[in-house]
Amino acid sequence: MVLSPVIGKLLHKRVVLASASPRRREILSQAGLRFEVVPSRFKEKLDKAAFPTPYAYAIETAKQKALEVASRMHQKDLRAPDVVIGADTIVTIGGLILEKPADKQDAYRMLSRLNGKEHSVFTGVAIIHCCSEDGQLDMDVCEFHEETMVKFSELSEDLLWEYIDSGEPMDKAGGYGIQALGGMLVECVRGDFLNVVGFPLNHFCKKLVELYCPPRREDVQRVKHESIPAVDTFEIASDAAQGDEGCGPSRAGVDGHSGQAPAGPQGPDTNGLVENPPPFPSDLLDLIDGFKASKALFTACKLKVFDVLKEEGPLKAVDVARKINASVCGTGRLLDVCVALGLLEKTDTGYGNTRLASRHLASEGACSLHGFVAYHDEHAWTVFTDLESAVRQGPQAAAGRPEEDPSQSRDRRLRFMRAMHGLTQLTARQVATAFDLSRFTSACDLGGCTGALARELAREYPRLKVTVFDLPEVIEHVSSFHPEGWQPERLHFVPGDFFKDDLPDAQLYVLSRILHDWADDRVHELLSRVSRSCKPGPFLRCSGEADLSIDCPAKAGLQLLPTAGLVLGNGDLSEPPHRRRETDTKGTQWSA
Ligand SMILES: O=c1[nH]cc([C@@H]2O[C@H](COP(=O)(O)OP(=O)(O)OP(=O)(O)O)[C@@H](O)[C@H]2O)c(=O)[nH]1
Repeated sequence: MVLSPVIGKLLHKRVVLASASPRRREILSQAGLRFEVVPSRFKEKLDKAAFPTPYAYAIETAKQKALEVASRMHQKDLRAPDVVIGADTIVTIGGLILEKPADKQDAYRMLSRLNGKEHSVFTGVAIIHCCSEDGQLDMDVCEFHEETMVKFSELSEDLLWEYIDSGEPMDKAGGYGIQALGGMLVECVRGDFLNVVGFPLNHFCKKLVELYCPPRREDVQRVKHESIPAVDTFEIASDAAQGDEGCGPSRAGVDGHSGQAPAGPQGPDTNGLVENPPPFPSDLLDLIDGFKASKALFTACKLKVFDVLKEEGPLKAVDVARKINASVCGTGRLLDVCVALGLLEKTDTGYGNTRLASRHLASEGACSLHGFVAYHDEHAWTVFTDLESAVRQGPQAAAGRPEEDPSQSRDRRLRFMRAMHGLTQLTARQVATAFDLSRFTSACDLGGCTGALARELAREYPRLKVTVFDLPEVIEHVSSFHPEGWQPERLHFVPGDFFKDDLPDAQLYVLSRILHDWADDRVHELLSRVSRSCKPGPFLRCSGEADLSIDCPAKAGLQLLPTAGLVLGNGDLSEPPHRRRETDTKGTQWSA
């Protein structure tokens, strides 16, 4: 989840976290921010005595950390990121600043000082907006700090040493980690907990509001005076503007916005009041740009970037380029886009897959969606390019109708099978367990492709025999999707065309991702055939043929849940209450 419009404002920017702290990284990624991690090489050795307050020291250190990364990246790539975030956490007690302990004795000194007392934890944060033009780097710094009070219990020497021996204190400010074992030392906390852990997320989000979401016109209360210039006073979601360091109102924000509402295109209005521009349409811009993200993902998949990195990552762009046989510059850019999309991670050692990418975007593996991605790239992309003619001429005339696709050619068919197999492997268990089908003994998966759903049904219901019914040219390739010698129990494949051939007998028919692809008259025809073939189930409620009108609820259900399977049976499908279930006039139950 992304807390739009706050964190979402940074989604299309190249954001870098200039920190080696795993805690900061976790806090920010859990908030939905997409960023690269480039740890700062700035040596934390500023003269503490030179600062008027402890937090001024933390802010300056945070700033120096971020500036070092921004200028290093600019020198290296001649392309600085858009935003660099630096942070520094310190503990203060009795006028002393405590940072990370140098060794166990140092940790002991720190923890003994904190024992039984209340102390302050400050995190200074710097958000740097970079802009490189003609080889010059311009940086605009926004900085703030947050304070949290933490009180330690009275702790015994033994406990302190036990804690120190756990090793936890060594990379933590003040020598403890409140989020882990160190939490046992703490009696109470006043203020932002995450600030103690290393990053004041709440204050950070308020800062983003201030920077990226200028107040709307209706939030601005105008004050007019005869003799002095008009003044805009406003309250925005953030109350953080008060008393903060850095972010002056005239400071330029990103997207050409200033932190304060700038004059509108018309300039001052006739009353001398400054016109606010309309809200920045960032969600709309995201929609306009969305196709680029899909295409970048498709391209990285096609070039096997995720396979290469799964096997050999982390790798530098130049090595990935060699392995995928592409240009270094193009590969570097594609990799950076994948980082921004949350598919890759970038560290000092190079690019690596995120867990998501290794699981779903590499071509091998039980959860791979590689085939599904390829199908979208090669087929759906083209079909959607033709959306305008589909709208003009009606969907029946559009390209990509099931009659033409995917069985036109062997390659296309295999591609389609790979796509469906990947997706079904991922969803089969949920579909199979969405209803309690344990009372049934026979089922037929119409258009069941490689049998991925049928296999799960047979596995889940030990009394159920499942028949997969699909075109002969599909059945012919099924074995290539399963391990050699695969002979599942209670599962068999029958070749045939569900519009022409007799349907296998069953108490239950499964139509998964079928109906949505056909015109109403064809759906009517197919459901009528199913209704005629359907054997009485164990809890027979109806006799005779269902009245399969075009607006049968089953079809409506599928339109609502296009990826779900449709199960038709003349018996009692006792599904969980939240599932859709409707009964037609003759008692046949339609559940999607
Ligand atoms: O309760 C906790 N208190 C503090 C921490 C962690 O302590 C460090 C603070 O060190 P610093 O701000 O200098 O950051 P570094 O880890 O050195 O990384 P940089 O590369 O950003 O300098 C920080 O990691 C906190 O998360 C804690 O975990 N719990």
